[in-house]
Formats: sequence, C-alpha cells, structure tokens
Amino acid sequence: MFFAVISIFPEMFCAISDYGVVGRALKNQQATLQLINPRDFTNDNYRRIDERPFGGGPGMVMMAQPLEKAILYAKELALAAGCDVAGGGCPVVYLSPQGRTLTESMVADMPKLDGMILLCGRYEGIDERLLQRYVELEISIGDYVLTGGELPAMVLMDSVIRRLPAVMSDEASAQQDSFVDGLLDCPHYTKPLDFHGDMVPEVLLSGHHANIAKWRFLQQVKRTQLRRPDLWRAFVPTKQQAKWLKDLESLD
Ligand SMILES: Nc1nonc1C(=O)N1CCN(Cc2ccccn2)CC1
Repeated sequence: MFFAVISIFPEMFCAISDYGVVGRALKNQQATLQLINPRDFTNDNYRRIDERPFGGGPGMVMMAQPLEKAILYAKELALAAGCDVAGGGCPVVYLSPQGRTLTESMVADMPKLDGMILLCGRYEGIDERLLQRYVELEISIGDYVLTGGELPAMVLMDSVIRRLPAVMSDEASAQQDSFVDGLLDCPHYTKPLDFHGDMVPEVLLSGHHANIAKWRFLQQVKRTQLRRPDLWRAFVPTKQQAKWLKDLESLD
C-alpha cells in the first residue's frame, strides 16, 4: 500500500518508519512511504509556505500554491507506484479536527485502497481553496486540538498498515484486538504466575482452549458493558457467542 505524506516536518515520521511492526512493514516494502515537504515546491528564496490570513486575525495560514504542487507531485508518485489515482484509489486525505472521526470500521476499509496522500496542516490551517479543490476525505483522530496533522497522519498509517495482510505476525491477534469484533479487549496475563500475590486466572492455565475462548469472550463482554455501553448496545453476537452469553445470564 502506497502512502505519501505532505508535511513541513518530514523528520517526524521516523517515529513510525524506524520502529516496530510498521517499521518492518515499510522496510519489507509491504507498504511504502513517500515524504514530501511543501517547502521544496516554493518559488521564493525564503521558501515561504505560509502567509497572514486575509481578514486579519491571529496566526498564519498555509498557502495553496506550494501545497498544490506537492499534491500533484504525490499523485505522480502514486501513479508510478501503480495506484488508480483517477479512479479514486489513492485519495487525498486531510487530517483536521473538522474531519470525520476515525473509527476501526473506517480503518478496516482502507486496505482496499491502493494508497493515500496525507495532507498535514500546521498553523491556523490551510487556504480553503486548496482544500476544496483537492481534498477527498477529511479525518479527525478525536475531539481535541493538536499543533499539527503529523501525529494524526501517523496514527492513521499505523492503524491501517498493521491490518495489511501478512503484516500482523498472527492474524488471530488482530482479530482479538479491541473493537475488531465490536467489543473491548479481554485482560492479558504472562509470567510470573504470582505478581505481589495476584495470581493468573486458573482457566488460562488449564490448557482447555474452548473454556479459555469462552472466558476471554465473557471478560470482553463485562469490560465493554462497564466501560463502553454504547459499543455493547451495538454488538451483534455470533451463534457461539450467543450461547456463551446465555451462560453469563445464568451466572447473574
Ligand atoms: N484532532 C485532530 N485530528 O486530526 N487533526 C487534528 C488536529 O488537531 N490538528 C491540529 C490543527 N491542524 C491544522 C489545522 C488548523 C485549523 C483547522 C484545520 N487544520 C490540523 C491537525
């Protein structure tokens, strides 16, 4: 999967390119990351990418022209990488608090794309005319304000790349993640057996895989009912899960 990031701070992206599952995926070329600095597309000696806002007010606004040239260059790279740019296979995505809040179900659909061009804003924002002309999808990572779009872009790429086929070391672990089956994750335990007198639940030491699966699911249910009643209300159990839930009701 092809990713191009347009940012005045490309160095920030070593945080995902140099570490962990995503770093390995990029190293193994299971995903590619092109970093594009709009300053390289300016015409003046000061490499200006921002200007004071028309109408006055605080701060600076990112200018349309350098970003337009950076986007057009990113589209060229996407085409060269085999992306169906004209067919919507590699949308321009703008990270901003005004966007649609990112959810796991949105992330689940993204590996179907050939790629994404991620536009990272700074300052007070980006000239609206650039956004209207080029942005196909606006995404927020949550209702809080950061200093720029770089961290949201890394959050988005991390959540998508980890779901690419063969990236997750164990497909099952991806399925057990929170939200993937619509529930929060179950508790996890490892060595030592005794941690300040807190022991590991017996069922996890039993080797009885069916009982372990049932216990983990019921733990997910309890945790979701307690912490995210909104997710619990929307949850639709499988046949097997519905049987286990009957046992939970009989326990209550
Ligand atoms: N929350 C978020 N989820 O995605 N992005 C954010 C986020 O807070 N930011 C900070 C402001 N940046 C620049 C900006 C300023 C004003 C209007 C639009 N853009 C974008 C990225």
